[in-house]
Amino acid sequence: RGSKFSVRHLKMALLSSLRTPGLCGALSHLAMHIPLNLYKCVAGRVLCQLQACGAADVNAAVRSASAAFTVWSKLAGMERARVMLEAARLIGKRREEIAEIEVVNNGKSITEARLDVDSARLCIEYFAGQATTLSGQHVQLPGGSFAYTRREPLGVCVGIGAWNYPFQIAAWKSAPAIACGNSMVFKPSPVTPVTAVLLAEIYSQAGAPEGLFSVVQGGQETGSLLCHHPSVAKVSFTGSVPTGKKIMEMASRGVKPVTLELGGKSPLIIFEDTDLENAVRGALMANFLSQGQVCSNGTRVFVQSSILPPFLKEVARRTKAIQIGDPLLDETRMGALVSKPHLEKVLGYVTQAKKEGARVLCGGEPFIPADPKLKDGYYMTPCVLDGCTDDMTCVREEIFGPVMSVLSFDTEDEVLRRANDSALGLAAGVFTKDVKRAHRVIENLQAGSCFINNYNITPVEVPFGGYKASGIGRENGQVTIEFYTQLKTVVVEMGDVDSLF
Ligand SMILES: NC(=O)C1=CN([C@@H]2O[C@H](COP(=O)(O)OP(=O)(O)OC[C@H]3O[C@@H](n4cnc5c(N)ncnc54)[C@H](O)[C@@H]3O)[C@@H](O)[C@H]2O)C=CC1
Ligand SMILES: C[N+](C)(C)CCCC(=O)O
Repeated sequence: RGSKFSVRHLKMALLSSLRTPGLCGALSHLAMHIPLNLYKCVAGRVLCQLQACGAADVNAAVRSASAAFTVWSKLAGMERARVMLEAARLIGKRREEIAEIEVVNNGKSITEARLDVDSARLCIEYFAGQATTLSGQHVQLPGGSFAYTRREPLGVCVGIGAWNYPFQIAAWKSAPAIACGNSMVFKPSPVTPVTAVLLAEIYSQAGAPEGLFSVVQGGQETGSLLCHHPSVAKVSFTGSVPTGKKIMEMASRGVKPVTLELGGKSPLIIFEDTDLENAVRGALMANFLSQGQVCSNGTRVFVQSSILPPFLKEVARRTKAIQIGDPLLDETRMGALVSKPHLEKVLGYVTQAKKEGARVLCGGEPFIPADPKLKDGYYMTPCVLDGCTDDMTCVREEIFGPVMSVLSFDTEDEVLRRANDSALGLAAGVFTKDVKRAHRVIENLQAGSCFINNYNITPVEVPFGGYKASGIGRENGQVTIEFYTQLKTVVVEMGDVDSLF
């Protein structure tokens, strides 16, 4: 009673995973005997076990993707766009179903899951448009000769996803890949194996050739088989920095390009001239989406000392009001963290912060929802840490949970130096009413994805990605075409060969 979470949702997720046969092309025979695993972060139980794909499965998937590539890469952009727009339409039609399964998959609130599904749809629509505009260049040379360039796809691309945005990541990787004429084998995180399979089903129903987008399940062994596979042309990865380094190393052996979307410890700078209400809202958006499990989160919140007391008061008031619990209820704003070990890791960071002298303004405790069905889920109260200093562990390391560290500063020069004092550089934000200061500060911040007077807004029309150790390449926006294509230059002689020999 009072809860929408039920066995029906668990069954639904399972059913969808068992629908796998027939939608992964060459993998359908494997899927018959792969019972998918669902760790239940929502309710704290395991539904069934996942069997990882081994070398034979990975080879079958890559073979199938190669076959799809030979057909797909020869289509006109308009023809590829038609399939992609149909896939986008199907996603829109199944929005609620996909969102509910994502909730069971990941633990985030239904409200956020719906937005993730929308972002996936928009991304596929956007790159369908890009597919129709791909073109080369024509260059006139002396004597009537000329040259032209062809923008060609790479081949079979591999996508390896993290667990924080399972469906959205699968779309952000596959949409530009297939728009450019590539095929993709995608491996979701073993913690969230389900919704990528729904995307495969949707592409297939939209008319994509068999094997164009297939899903293999498994963890690091399966991932490394994909990275080393000689028929794979590119690897696009989202996840942690240490794993990103390994991916790059593996890809380097085959001289394969990589796109890496890695971690962050991003700064959010709030100046005294800001609209305080907006700054507080921005700070919450920067820290508590997806239970704080977001790579771009602005977890180092620098507040100008003159407005620190009212900022802290308001941020604590709003944080305490965040509704935690059954993620399938519309009013819930914070669901479960992704797994028990991860919850323990995040709570461990709070304990460590207290030891190092930070003050817990609110939260940072395990949370047990009122609904008895959810009592073993992995919930915690969102936490604000005050009195943080630059050398504390909570300020140096990516916590990847609902923990905001507040630091105070006095001058612009000082805060810029401190904000940039990180090996990471994914995102950054500034809140101020001073237009000149806003642009000056952003120009001097070492980060790839920046925000002025908002945070964590990622329209698919603009590139997203990091500086420094936060990654290589970009996702979304026009520039991503360059990361999924290669240029062929063709020189055409219209006269005689002027041979030196
Ligand atoms: N910045 C971000 O976007 C993310 C950061 N993280 C951080 O990383 C921590 C660890 O989480 P994980 O899920 O283990 O992240 P991870 O980075 O190890 O895993 C991401 C993906 O890479 C795959 N993978 C792992 N090792 C691989 C290998 N050697 N070769 C090929 N593929 C491999 C995984 O199966 C998963 O699909 C989290 O606690 C969190 O702090 C996790 C996910 C996303
Ligand atoms: C959509 N947004 C900004 C909340 C997150 C996107 C990046 C990620 O996959 O963590």
